[in-house]
Amino acid sequence: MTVLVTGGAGYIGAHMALALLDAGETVTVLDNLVTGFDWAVDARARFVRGDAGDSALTARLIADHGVTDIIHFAGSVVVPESVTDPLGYYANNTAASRNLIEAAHAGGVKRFIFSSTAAVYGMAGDEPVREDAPLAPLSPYGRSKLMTEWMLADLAAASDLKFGVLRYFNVAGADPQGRAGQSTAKATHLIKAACQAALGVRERLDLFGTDYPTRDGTCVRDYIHVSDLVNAHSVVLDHLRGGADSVTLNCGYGRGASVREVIDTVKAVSGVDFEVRETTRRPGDPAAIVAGAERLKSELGWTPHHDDLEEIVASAWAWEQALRRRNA
Ligand SMILES: NC(=O)c1ccc[n+]([C@@H]2O[C@H](COP(=O)([O-])OP(=O)(O)OC[C@H]3O[C@@H](n4cnc5c(N)ncnc54)[C@H](O)[C@@H]3O)[C@@H](O)[C@H]2O)c1
Ligand SMILES: O=c1ccn([C@@H]2O[C@H](COP(=O)(O)OP(=O)(O)O[C@H]3O[C@H](CO)[C@H](O)[C@H](O)[C@H]3O)[C@@H](O)[C@H]2O)c(=O)[nH]1
Repeated sequence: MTVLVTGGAGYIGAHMALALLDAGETVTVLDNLVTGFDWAVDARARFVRGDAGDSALTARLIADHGVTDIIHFAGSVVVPESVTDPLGYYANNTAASRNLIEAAHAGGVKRFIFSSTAAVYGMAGDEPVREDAPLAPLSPYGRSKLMTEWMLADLAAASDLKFGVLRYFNVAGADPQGRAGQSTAKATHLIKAACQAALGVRERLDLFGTDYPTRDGTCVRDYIHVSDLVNAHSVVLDHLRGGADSVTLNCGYGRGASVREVIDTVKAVSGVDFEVRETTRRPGDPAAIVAGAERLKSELGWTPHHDDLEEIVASAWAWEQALRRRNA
């Protein structure tokens, strides 16, 4: 039994590969290194450099490596970029996924876990968003992911493939043992950007919008520690291996932090009072989005272990410092 982890040289995929290897699984990582790094792939995994949308390659891998399960992280992840390059996002997130799903089906793969996103929901209200909320993505990124959700659901209805669709909220933090973290040079994510500002890697942090209808005027997000997120995948994999039905689940903690709260936490953890420039809203940002995350806990028994903003930030800060030493 081999688990194929696509995008396993990237931020979340590298953490997933570590968790699977730690649990004694056999892992093959497939990544084309557009945003990932070969050094991020643990030596215990088999690494194949290539494209997840390359049907001939994935068919060969599935057969030769005895792939029984696929966890599909490979994709393009920057929401504003999807607005300027929609076809690129439909190619890499939708068309490439279609090819991979087809190869999985043809190759007899039994389980397919897919990285989806809170962006499938669009504008949320004040309440936590449950999985049965209306799906109305605001960006090509969200739509490119939602179409892949639909492909999986349609194929599962017509075959014995089981899927786990996990809709991530805001993923942050790094491996508590310091073995992995977010390494993308031009990352746009708040916690990473704030850590870079604290370290002097970027001049300052821009705060996008202070006039939102939230408790302090800045956007509220549900930040989930990458290790808890990865554990959710392991729980879903066990669930599907046990013969249970396909699932679509939110991954978050069910409570939010504002941008100001995050900035204050990064300043407190790092001890650096970096410059924050308050600027206009970033197009497409919902004021608040928090996961209704009960199903993952109550139906699958997932228990978060790092549900603490300070711990998330501290692990991200430790990784950012290690990254600077690596790049020095
Ligand atoms: N980071 C978040 O907050 C977040 C939130 C919601 C969903 N997601 C989803 O999680 C997944 C992983 O995101 P991440 O933050 O680790 O991003 P990342 O950019 O660090 O990782 C993506 C990896 O996939 C690889 N890749 C991209 N296209 C590929 C292709 N066609 N073939 C093979 N490899 C390819 C990249 O080289 C990279 O290593 C993505 O699908 C993303 O949409 C992330
Ligand atoms: O330098 C920055 C970066 C971010 N922000 C703010 O911080 C909040 C969080 O922004 P991120 O870019 O960290 O995260 P998003 O909420 O935009 O995006 C997250 O949710 C999206 C779906 O809504 C996608 O799934 C995406 O991959 C995921 O990181 C937003 O209000 C944003 O405006 C800043 O003020 N300054």
